[in-house]
Amino acid sequence: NFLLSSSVTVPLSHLINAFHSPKKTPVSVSASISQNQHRDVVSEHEAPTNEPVLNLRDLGLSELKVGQIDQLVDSLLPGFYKDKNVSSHWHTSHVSAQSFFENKYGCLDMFSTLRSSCLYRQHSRTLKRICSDLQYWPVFIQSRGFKTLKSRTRRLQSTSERLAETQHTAPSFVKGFLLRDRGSDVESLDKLMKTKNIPEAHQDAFKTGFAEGFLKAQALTQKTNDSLRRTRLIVFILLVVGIYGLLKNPFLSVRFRTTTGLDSAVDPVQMKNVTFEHVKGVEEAKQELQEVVEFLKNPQKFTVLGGKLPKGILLVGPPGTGKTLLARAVAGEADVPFYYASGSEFDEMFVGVGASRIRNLFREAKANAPCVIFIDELDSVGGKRIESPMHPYSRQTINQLLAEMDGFKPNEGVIIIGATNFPEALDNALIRPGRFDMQVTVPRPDVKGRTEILKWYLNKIKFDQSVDPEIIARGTVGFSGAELENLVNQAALKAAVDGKEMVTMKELEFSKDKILMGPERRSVEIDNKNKTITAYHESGHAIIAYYTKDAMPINKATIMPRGPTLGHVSLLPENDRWNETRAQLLAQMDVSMGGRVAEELIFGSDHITTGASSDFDNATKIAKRMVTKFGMSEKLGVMTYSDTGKLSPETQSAIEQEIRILLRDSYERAKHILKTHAKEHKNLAEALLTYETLDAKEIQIVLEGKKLEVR
Ligand SMILES: Nc1ncnc2c1ncn2[C@@H]1O[C@H](COP(=O)(O)OP(=O)(O)OP(=O)(O)O)[C@@H](O)[C@H]1O
Ligand SMILES: [Zn+2]
Repeated sequence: NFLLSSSVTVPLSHLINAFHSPKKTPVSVSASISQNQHRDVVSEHEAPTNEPVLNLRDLGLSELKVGQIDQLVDSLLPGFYKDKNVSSHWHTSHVSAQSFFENKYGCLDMFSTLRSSCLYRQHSRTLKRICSDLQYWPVFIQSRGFKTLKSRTRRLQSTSERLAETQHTAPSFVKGFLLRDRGSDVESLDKLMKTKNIPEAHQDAFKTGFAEGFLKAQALTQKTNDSLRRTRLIVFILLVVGIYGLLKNPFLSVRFRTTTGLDSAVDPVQMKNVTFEHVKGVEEAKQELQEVVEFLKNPQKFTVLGGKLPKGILLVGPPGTGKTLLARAVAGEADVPFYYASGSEFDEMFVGVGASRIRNLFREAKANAPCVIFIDELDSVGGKRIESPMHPYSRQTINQLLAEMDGFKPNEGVIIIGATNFPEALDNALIRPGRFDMQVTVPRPDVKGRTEILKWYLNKIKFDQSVDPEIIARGTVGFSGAELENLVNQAALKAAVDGKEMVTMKELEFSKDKILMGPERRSVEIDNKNKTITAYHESGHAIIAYYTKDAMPINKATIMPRGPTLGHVSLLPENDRWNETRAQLLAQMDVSMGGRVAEELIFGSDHITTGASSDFDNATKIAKRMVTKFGMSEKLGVMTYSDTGKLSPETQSAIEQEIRILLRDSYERAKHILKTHAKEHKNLAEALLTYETLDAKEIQIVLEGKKLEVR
């Protein structure tokens, strides 16, 4: 018997006859359809063991197709489905138009019902065999496929529905496109099967396979599209956040906007907290700028009087002397917006960006007048216009600047302050009247200015009362404000590293030497012999300085190697020497000779070292300036020689002769002093070997023959 549904069994012979009957006439069978035959369910594993082993082939059913089951059931049991309205899977599935969807996957249910029926228990092995045979039935493939196809069907249907729907709603050109598109697919599949002459029996499987492949590809594309969409969304969000951050961050936003030209006008910075009080040691410059502050505070006052203030003020001075600080102080004193721009920002590689930035900057400044526009490194914008075919556009930026400066009246309340370290590099058009026609020099501070700047920065840190800023100031000739600020800062760091409570002279001296000569090379192990030579060499310099009337006073002597030097003697000018006398120049030469002379006297001429090379450079430079610049040679008179290379050989040799005489005399003078003070020389050298570094006071104590107290 062959079970058709939970309560219908059909003899197998009828099934086989029906399958093999030449015409599909319905064969009435007395199927034992018992209404109330209850299904006694036994657990599957108790199946009897003596059932015959049958398979489809034996039953002559191997050719049975899933698609034929319907007809078979109809022919075996006409009306089976109709009046029994058996809720069979055969009726419920709504197949799509595709042929392989015609089959319903009822076999799956059929088999599960089969397994739970009494018949299964009697012939479970047989039926299992049939089931396993049937496993390969296309219906199983389809059912497996169907199950997944079901979801796929749904998707396909949804796609096909969507397609169908768009075909109704889409405009004709889309419709044509879609149809044209589908036509080619459908045609290609059928055509493919024809060209491949796929046998009828496998066409369903082929189509399933094709569908699977298509759906997999579609799913993949879907997945890729989804992840692509997600990535794009994330990148977009990051971009928005990034730009927002850039525009929000004051420093970055200014840089970002000025460099990208997005909005070249930089945000004005209120300089309330910077006044002239913050700028030390440049009194003259401050006075000259005072009237600019008055104008900015009250431009009308000047217009009434008819006075014309300069539009552009040029601050000229070496780096770090306070030009930027002064400009900020002007804006701070007048309490007006301060626009900062650096000349280098205007010159971008993109043509025209510089000019547009200048336009935007001036437009914004005029809108916020009275205000200060500060252009740092003006020479990098207004550098001499390069009239070369290589730089056809370099003039654009500077021409724009000139045009803008001409574009507004002097009393509009906008003051442009430019700063440069190289005024000679500026284009003349920039510094003619009506442009940067007021020039303020901001020089390096003198010893008084240096003392003020040191006091200003020392007040910002904790320092010992023994600290004398003037001493430091005298030992820092030529230091700029920035270098002095750095010196104080380094001293504070050194004190912190040494675990000190406050900064003492020692730290200040240490950081001064570090700035002057480079960091101490403590790690360098100098053997005793070399240390002794260095000690006598440096004390040779010190002795000459001490016993030569016009020499600068000694500040300190050390045999601690710093930078390239093994030792050093630093001298303190009483104050900045605006002019030096012949005697002072000769004294400086003698001090420089002291090192080599000491080596020769103490160790003999065979043991002199190379350590004196920088001393001789120094002495030669002084001698050369005396002969070629300062007219201090009797023989050559007051003629100056700027470029000795272009002179006649006679003149050159005469100059060299004079220089040689000066150096020789200086050497002899130094030798004389050291011979005279040999004892002091020896004491000082031994004290240096003991203490390594001696300051002015300690040197004096030793040279006076007193005992140094132990440190
Ligand atoms: N005269 C001064 N008084 C007080 N501080 C100073 C002085 N000069 C320089 N400084 C300090 O040095 C720092 C740098 O100075 P600033 O930038 O104004 O010099 P600058 O002349 O503009 O340098 P550059 O020409 O390189 O731009 C300032 O922030 C300030 O702390
Ligand atoms: Zn020396």
